[in-house]
Amino acid sequence: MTKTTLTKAIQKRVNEGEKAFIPYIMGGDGSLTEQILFLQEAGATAIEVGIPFSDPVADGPTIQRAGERALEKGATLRTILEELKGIRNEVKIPLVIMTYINPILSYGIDAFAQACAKSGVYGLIVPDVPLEENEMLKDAFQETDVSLVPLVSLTSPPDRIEKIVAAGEGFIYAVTVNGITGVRDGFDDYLEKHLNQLKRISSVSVLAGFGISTPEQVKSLGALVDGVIVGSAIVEAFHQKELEKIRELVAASKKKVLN
Ligand SMILES: O=P(O)(O)OC[C@@H](O)[C@@H](O)c1c[nH]c2ccccc12
Repeated sequence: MTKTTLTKAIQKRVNEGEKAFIPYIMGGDGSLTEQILFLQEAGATAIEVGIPFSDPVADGPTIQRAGERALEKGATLRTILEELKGIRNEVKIPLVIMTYINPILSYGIDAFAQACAKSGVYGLIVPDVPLEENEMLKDAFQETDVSLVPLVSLTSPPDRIEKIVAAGEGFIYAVTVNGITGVRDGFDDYLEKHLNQLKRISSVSVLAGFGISTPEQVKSLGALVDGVIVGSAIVEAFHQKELEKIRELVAASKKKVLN
């Protein structure tokens, strides 16, 4: 099956002269339904929904704390998928699940693929499954419209980057920093060249994520690629109930602000 929904949603936004904006939220840290509907209304292109996990190796402190709160409230992959299924008809933008591989394995890969297809999920990011071990996910998701979105790190050697990008679906998640998620002041000088290179070789859109937390960074990083992913700043703003901050971040990806 050609995986199109996620690709098209991003492409549509880019064709309108805007940048794609994908906020990350932690499923079960506050009301998932309310957060999704708020972000949709604010103008998000798609939403990355994180599944809380006990050993989140790539998560920085903000996302880790959000995960702990969600786990305390009893959120699991199962409860989150159920909730997404329940709001499926209200959600008009694609959802992307970001989870470590363990919760998928305990759910059962095939059952998970079916549940995603029924719950408005059009993309999947699994940070702890390297390209070489991706076959099992590929098989399970083959007949679905769920894109397997790859992460490309700053330090991957060029031949590896080429392989990851060639296998990429939906969009390429270009990680902008070395290390874990979280707010950063600045970016490496090398980043611009790295992003240009990814844009050159990728047939799907390239989005930059990690360390982006201000409207200025949304604009400056967005200008180099097709869009941005913002996690910690969104998670923290929902936690602090600073909804205006979230609106400003989304608005920074829009044309009116870019001009
Ligand atoms: O929080 P940041 O620095 O804005 O980065 C996005 C990130 O949180 C989100 O995409 C994410 C959360 N956990 C992850 C684990 C791996 C890759 C990506 C993620």
